[in-house]
This record gives sequence, structure tokens and C-alpha cells, in this order.
Amino acid sequence: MNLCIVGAGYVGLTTAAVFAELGHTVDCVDRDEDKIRRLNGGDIPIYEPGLSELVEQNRKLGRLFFKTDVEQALRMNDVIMIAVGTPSGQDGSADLVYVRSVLSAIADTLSRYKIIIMKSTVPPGTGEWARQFLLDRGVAPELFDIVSNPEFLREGTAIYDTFHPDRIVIGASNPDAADQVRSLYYGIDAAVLITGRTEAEFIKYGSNAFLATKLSFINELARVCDAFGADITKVAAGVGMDNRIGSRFLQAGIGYGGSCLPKDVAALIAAAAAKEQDLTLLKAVAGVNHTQIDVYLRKLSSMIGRLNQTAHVAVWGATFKENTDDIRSSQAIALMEALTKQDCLVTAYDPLVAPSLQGVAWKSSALEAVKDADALIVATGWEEFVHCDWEEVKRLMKGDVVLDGRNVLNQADIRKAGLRYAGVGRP
Ligand SMILES: NC(=O)c1ccc[n+]([C@@H]2O[C@H](COP(=O)([O-])OP(=O)(O)OC[C@H]3O[C@@H](n4cnc5c(N)ncnc54)[C@H](O)[C@@H]3O)[C@@H](O)[C@H]2O)c1
Ligand SMILES: O=c1ccn([C@@H]2O[C@H](COP(=O)(O)OP(=O)(O)O[C@H]3O[C@H](CO)[C@@H](O)[C@H](O)[C@H]3O)[C@@H](O)[C@H]2O)c(=O)[nH]1
Repeated sequence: MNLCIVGAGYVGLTTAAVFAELGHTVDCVDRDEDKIRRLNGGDIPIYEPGLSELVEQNRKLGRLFFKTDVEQALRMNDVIMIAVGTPSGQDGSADLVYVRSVLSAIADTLSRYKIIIMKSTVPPGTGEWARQFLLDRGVAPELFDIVSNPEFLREGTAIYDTFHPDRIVIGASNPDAADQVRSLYYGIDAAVLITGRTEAEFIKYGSNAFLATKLSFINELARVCDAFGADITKVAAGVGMDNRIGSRFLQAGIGYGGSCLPKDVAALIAAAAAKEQDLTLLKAVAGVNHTQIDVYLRKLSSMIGRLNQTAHVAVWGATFKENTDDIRSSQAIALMEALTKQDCLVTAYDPLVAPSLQGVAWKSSALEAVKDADALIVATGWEEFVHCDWEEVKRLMKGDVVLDGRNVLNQADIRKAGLRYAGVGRP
């Protein structure tokens, strides 16, 4: 099948590479000229394990193309997938400005039947709104179908997730259009769920909202475990053994971040509010996440006796989780901002990124970052931090406190090196 994917970001680029690998011919278009230039020069603008090889292979095979001329690509292809960003607006609602701009380009170019697949995460009702948008722009109703096909990949494992999804959700009002979209996934062994468009849009928000709920639940329980001197990792292991609950997404930490969970929880709350529904549970989920950093900074403060300009805190990790270069809504960044707000001296290191942050001195290695520090916080669970030389850390640090913000470290190794260990909900 010939396909045009609009947006060459984490989702568009990964999906383009995987569909090309499945044998389709894919035009991946983005209006960001620099991004497309880099892609055409063999340089992948994001860090995603396995993506570079897949892109290169399919470019060489003549199945994957990167272009900036959106209109031309829209004219040339009869299957169009929208994978542009849907960031949070001021009030938390999803800002559909990029989606609208793609729809506008589609309206300008559409002269024969097209299937328009909404891959971007959009609020319930957006498919219907998009249909009306095109009709209002004078496009004849028989010239298009809009199909919702939400994406569930995780950054860091995006290629694996796209080849091995738990399910493929296709929301369509025309069964023939749903079948066409299903045939795009030929070669992927996964359950396919065909629903109405609005239900598909809800499934995406419902999934992310549930994942966020699981995380805030375990993070709140971790606070109580802390108070009782119990270990949340052991509690989570036992709770997760119940198949109805499941063991995944129960790792307590300094909170969830990334470009999706915080944004999609906020967007669902806003979408509900527009229909006069108050999502009290989800508001609490966001609230727990919002205060999680403060809770553990208080713990740190009690261990080193102060959090002010005389405190030197080293932070390991800046990305919102390991194996990605994405810092959107990263709790690690929020933590550094909270520390600098208290005038602490902050030295930091991340294996992939060093974003400019006022008051943060970036170092070129993990060990360099801990030199003379009173305390170390591990804010992202990079493998490199798990396997570091704790004897050397102890030798370089002035103080002896290690706060494991992701519960990924081996406490015994740290204590053996003469350091004091504190985790999230761990005694
Ligand atoms: N990142 C994830 O892990 C993930 C997973 C599932 C779903 N989603 C959803 O997928 C969507 C895309 O997310 P992302 O992380 O890939 O975003 P991103 O910001 O990485 O990429 C979006 C791309 O779209 C391009 N773009 C914007 N407007 C355009 C236009 N009019 N024409 C051409 N290109 C345009 C931008 O230049 C950018 O390169 C969002 O709705 C997000 O919620 C993201
Ligand atoms: O047990 C856990 C699991 C995750 N996290 C944190 O939660 C955040 C989100 O992690 P994850 O969900 O793995 O990252 P994303 O790549 O943002 O993926 C989520 O958001 C995507 C965009 O919508 C969806 O497609 C995915 O299914 C959904 O998992 C990160 O800060 C993690 O550190 C924890 O603290 N504990």
C-alpha cells in the first residue's frame, strides 16, 4: 500500500519505518525542514533504540521517503496518517492546531477518495469534528473516511511495541475503511479491535489515564509505606501477583512524566469538563504526581539537614525515563528546578541530554557530577547508574546520601560503600 504519514516525530517516524519494513511504500512528511534534511542525510533526530537501522534499511530499499512538501505528498497518496503533536493548551485541553493545519492541507488537495487515519492522540469527538471540518471546507462526503487508529507505543521501546502491540484499535464508521486500515497491519500478530471512532478515541485516553492512576496509586501507597518503615517494592510485588491487578506499572518513583501521561490526563479532565463532568479521581491522580517531588525533597532535606544555598545536590538523569532523549514533562527536570528554586548548588549528568537550565551545571560523566556533592539523587533509571562504582562515588562525594528516585539501585552495594540509601517508599 502507498501511505503518507504526516509528522516525523516519535510516533510518525517509528510508524513510517515499521510500515515500510512491512512492505508498504511510505512518504513521511514534516514541515520541519531541518528534521527532514537530517533524515535524508541518514541522521535520526531522536534517540530510539533500533530506529536508525530500520530507517536506513528501508530508505535503501526504496520504501521510505522523507519530504517537506506536505501538499504534494497528500496529493500522491490515498492513505493519509496524521501523526502530528497534540500538546496541552493553557487549560489542559488538547491543542488541535497542528491537526487542524493538516486537515486544512487535506481539504486544499483532496480530489479523489482518501482514507484519513488519526494516529495522533485526540479527544473524544475529534474524528467527528474533523469530518465536519472537511465538509465545511467543501469536501464531498464520499471523498473521504476518517478512521481513528490510536497509538500505544512507549518511547525507548517504540520499535518493539509497534511490531508487537497488545492490540490494534481501529475506530471507523465505514467497515470498508476499517478493513483497509487493518490490512496496513498485515504481518503483525495482534488482536484487532474494531469500534466506533469516538470509542477508539476514548480507549486511548482511558488507557493512559488508567496507567497514570496505577502510578499515582503506587506512589501514594509508597508515601504510607515510608511512614510505616515498609518497603513498597515488596508490597508492589505482592499486590501485582493478583492477576486482576498485574505487576507492571507498579514501580514507585518520583512521579510519571513524558509527553503523554500528564498531557492526556489533563486533556481527558478538560474534555470531561466541557461536558460538565468532573473527573475527581483523575484530578487526584494528577495531584499526587504533582506533589511527589516535594515529598521526596523533604525526605532529602531531613537526611542532609538543609536544602539551601549551602547544599550541593548531584542529579543523575534528565530524560523522563531511561532509553529516550525526551525531556518533555520530565520529573527529573522538575526536580532540578525545585532544587535551584531553593538555591541549592546543582550538578547534573544524563547520558544523552544536557538541556539549558538556570542554576544547573552539567557534567560530562556521572562521577564528575557527584564530586563534592552532599547528596545524590537518581532521577532517571538509566542502566549506567544501576551499575556504577559506589566506592568511587563515596570517595568523590562530600556527603553520603543517595536518594534513589526510581527504586532501581541495589541498596546493599550502596550501604557497603559507606553511603546512606533512601528510596521511594523504602525504609
Ligand atoms: N511520543 C509517544 O510516545 C506517543 C505515543 C503514542 C501516541 N502519541 C501521540 O502521537 C502524536 C505525536 O506525538 P509525537 O511524540 O510523535 O510528537 P512529536 O512532537 O515528536 O512530532 C510531531 C511532528 O509533527 C510535525 N508537524 C506538526 N504540524 C505539522 C504539519 N502541519 N505538517 C507536517 N508536520 C507537522 C512536527 O514538526 C513534529 O516533527 C501526539 O498526539 C501524541 O500524543 C505519542
Ligand atoms: O512502573 C512504572 C512505569 C513508569 N513510570 C514512569 O511513568 C512515565 C511514563 O512511562 P511510560 O508509560 O513507559 O512512557 P511513555 O513512552 O510516555 O508511554 C506512555 O504514553 C504513550 C503515549 O500516549 C503511550 O502510547 C504508552 O502506552 C504509555 O505507556 C515515566 O516517567 C516513567 O518513569 C514509573 O514511574 N513507574
